[in-house]
Amino acid sequence: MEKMITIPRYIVVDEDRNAIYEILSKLNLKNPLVVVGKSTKKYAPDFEYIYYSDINLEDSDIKNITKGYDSVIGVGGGRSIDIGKYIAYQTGIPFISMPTTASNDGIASPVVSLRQPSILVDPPIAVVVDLNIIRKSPKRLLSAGFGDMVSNITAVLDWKLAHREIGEGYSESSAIFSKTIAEELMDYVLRDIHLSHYPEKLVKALIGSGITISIAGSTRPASGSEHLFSHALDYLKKKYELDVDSLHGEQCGVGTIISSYLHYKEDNLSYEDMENIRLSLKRVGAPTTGKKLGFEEEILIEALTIAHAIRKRYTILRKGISKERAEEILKECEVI
Ligand SMILES: NC(=O)C1=CN([C@@H]2O[C@H](COP(=O)(O)OP(=O)(O)OC[C@H]3O[C@@H](n4cnc5c(N)ncnc54)[C@H](OP(=O)(O)O)[C@@H]3O)[C@@H](O)[C@H]2O)C=CC1
Ligand SMILES: O=C(CO)COP(=O)(O)O
Ligand SMILES: [Zn+2]
Repeated sequence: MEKMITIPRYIVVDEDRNAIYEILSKLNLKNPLVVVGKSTKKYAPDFEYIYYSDINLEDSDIKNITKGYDSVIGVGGGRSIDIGKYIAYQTGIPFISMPTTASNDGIASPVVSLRQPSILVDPPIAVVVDLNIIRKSPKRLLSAGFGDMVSNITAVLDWKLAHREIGEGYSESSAIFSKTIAEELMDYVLRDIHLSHYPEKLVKALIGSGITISIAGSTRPASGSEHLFSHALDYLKKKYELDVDSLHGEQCGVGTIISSYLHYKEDNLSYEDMENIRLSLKRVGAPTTGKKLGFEEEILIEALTIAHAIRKRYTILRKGISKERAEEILKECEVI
């Protein structure tokens, strides 16, 4: 079927540590394998588990890992969920997402983003969020999650631009959904000085972002030029073996400052909206400069010059930016 949209069947965002057991019984799943990291093992439900660091993704018989299990539960940040989602997909069994923080929109998405380009798989059959765990998770992770959420604003602008300039397919419903949840969260961050409901609003927005990807059948509503910049940084981290531990959402946040400046210069975004993006990132404590992200200027300049070529995706970067122009842009939007 061409346009079948698959989204999670159950989504629980609550303060109930036992929700996972109820969901498993509703789905008649009895023997899950839990994929977890070393810091998040303490949050795992009481089933057999494997550390994602012990999984060799290149392993041709990855199916052996899940032999005898009827499902996979990913417990943790983006990597646990990505790897759990991936091995469940490889073996054709259901995946349940149990995020322990809200650091990116892989929580409910049909995407595995372990390398570029990311691949579309099945979304989790269920998403089970214990808000008590999210609220206690490291602030830095919750700031990164905002970066991956606000990135939807420039992602949708890039998608519209691609539709206008090269006739790329465009889903109005998922674009409006994506833009609206990102702007709603940004407005909340700018409005509520105490950010008392931030973790809950963030995790719900990130779940929504994953659903917009399912509706579009692509990461277009959540990934544009700002993600290309983040993926370029990931590429350069590997190429130069840089010792920088920046998170995906943090990189996307700085990427969004750059992309929103480029869209402002082409009248696709107001000056006020561009400044609200920077201000809201600052309010949640996310990095807003390359230095705070941990990169030297020349790496940031190189990332912006190669970003357009990271994958086949038309954005406001178009066919690429020269080194000189990249340096000018990064200075003009105060990233360097
Ligand atoms: N599928 C998709 O759509 C997307 C997927 N991704 C994936 O996400 C990854 C990045 O995810 P991200 O979360 O930023 O980074 P990580 O998954 O590397 O998580 C960062 C660290 O936070 C720890 N952590 C998570 N929750 C808690 C908690 N409650 N308390 C204490 N520590 C905690 C993790 O622990 P531990 O060591 O136990 O894991 C890990 O050490 C990317 O590498 C990519 O694989 C990114 C974007 C989109
Ligand atoms: O990070 C993502 C969405 O937030 C996945 O997007 P990509 O398609 O750019 O990997
Ligand atoms: Zn992302």
